[in-house]
Amino acid sequence: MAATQMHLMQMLIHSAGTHTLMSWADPADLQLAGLRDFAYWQDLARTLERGCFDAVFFADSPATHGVYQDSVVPSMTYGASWPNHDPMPLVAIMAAATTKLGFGVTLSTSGTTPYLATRRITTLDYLSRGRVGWNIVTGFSAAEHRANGLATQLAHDERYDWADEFMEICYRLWDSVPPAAILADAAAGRFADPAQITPVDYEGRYLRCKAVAPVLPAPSGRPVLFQAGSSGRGMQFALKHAEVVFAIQPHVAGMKKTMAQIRAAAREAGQPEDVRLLFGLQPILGGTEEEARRRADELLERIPLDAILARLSGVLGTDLGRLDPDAALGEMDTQASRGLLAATASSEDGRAVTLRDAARRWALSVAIPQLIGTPEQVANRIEAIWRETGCAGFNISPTTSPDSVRDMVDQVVPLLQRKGVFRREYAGDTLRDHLTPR
Ligand SMILES: Cc1cc2nc3c(=O)[nH]c(=O)nc-3n(C[C@H](O)[C@H](O)[C@H](O)COP(=O)(O)O)c2cc1C
Repeated sequence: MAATQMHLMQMLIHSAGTHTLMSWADPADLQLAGLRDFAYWQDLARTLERGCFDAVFFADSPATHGVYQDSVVPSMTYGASWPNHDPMPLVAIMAAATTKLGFGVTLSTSGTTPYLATRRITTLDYLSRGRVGWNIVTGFSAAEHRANGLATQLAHDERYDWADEFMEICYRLWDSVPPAAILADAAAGRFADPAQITPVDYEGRYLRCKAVAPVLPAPSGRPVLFQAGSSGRGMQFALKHAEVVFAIQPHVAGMKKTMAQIRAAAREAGQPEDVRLLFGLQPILGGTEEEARRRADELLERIPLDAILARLSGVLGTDLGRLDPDAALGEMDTQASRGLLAATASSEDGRAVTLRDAARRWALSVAIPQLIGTPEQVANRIEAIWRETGCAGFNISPTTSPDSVRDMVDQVVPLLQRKGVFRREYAGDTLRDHLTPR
């Protein structure tokens, strides 16, 4: 049965900019100054809660891309995927200013251990009373491995085998302390009942863990799990672990194809076909369509090709400066992000996508499609895409911040609410209540 309302999440990055390269250089943007200001992030959180967003989603690349020109210099020169501040503390800061807004935070299974991951994420989930989710990524970036002193980066599919073991340990840790084991019995002087606690003793092909859970069970038992791998192996992993799947497709035909693929994969795995999937969208608003287009052009003109190639080369794991700008991307393979390569190289009409086309797609929005127009045009388009694709909703990518976030909340959300396709108030308190209502 088709859902009656869509879900909306807001993509943010704990960096100088948003997904829009050089956003920090725009006079409207306040995020660079906000990097040392709790109030900036707390205001953003309150704005999104006012707009009844399901959650903020913090994307994260923990290390600086150095694939383009075999150097981190272009990334650092333009602030492209650098600096890489930790999103975890922001979740605590933003949760403290809100009571309903959820948070999805990215943490790579390559840069930490399952024990430390569950400790950090569940602590936030506990503190926020069940408002935290985890976007599980496997670490496509060689820079992340080098930064953590890891000798080798596993090949693409093997990273998912590693992550399967990682998740198995996390599940055991989450399940090891049932709520009833916490007695907090002051009269008897007993905090917990060890008889109800199951210590974890796991020894796998890649990972080991011998421990009891380091944290008390959060209200929702375990955090909401998100995943965004869209290669064949990535989708398999997503279906096994994720409650909500993220995807990026640069056009509606690609979104429909992704929905068909993930439903077929779910069928094959003997799971229900109604997978909750959110696609990225980037609204660019104006009082008139012309004004919105001028704004998009203004943002794009500021972005040097070197900044785009620094980020895109990192994500595709290949120095794109060595390619002919008019070469078709379709022939490439990668050990980095296969899903994002396939999305970037796909066109609506079957025409070959060149590196030059891809650079344009990536400059403002990491290949997320733009909706450029008046609030009415954008709201109509969001509804149409939602209905046409059958997706669960959207991950909204800002351009400059906080103005584009505020404009979405104040100008587009009310129109979606009037159409009856987006909530006017939260029905529950936890992230799971918002995203997967029973
Ligand atoms: C919407 C979206 C957001 C993503 N965010 C991150 C991120 O924050 N950090 C990261 O390392 N990878 C991120 N990725 C990459 C994927 O999670 C995945 O690791 C990558 O696409 C490789 O998997 P695949 O080849 O199976 O697609 C994101 C992908 C998508 C579609």
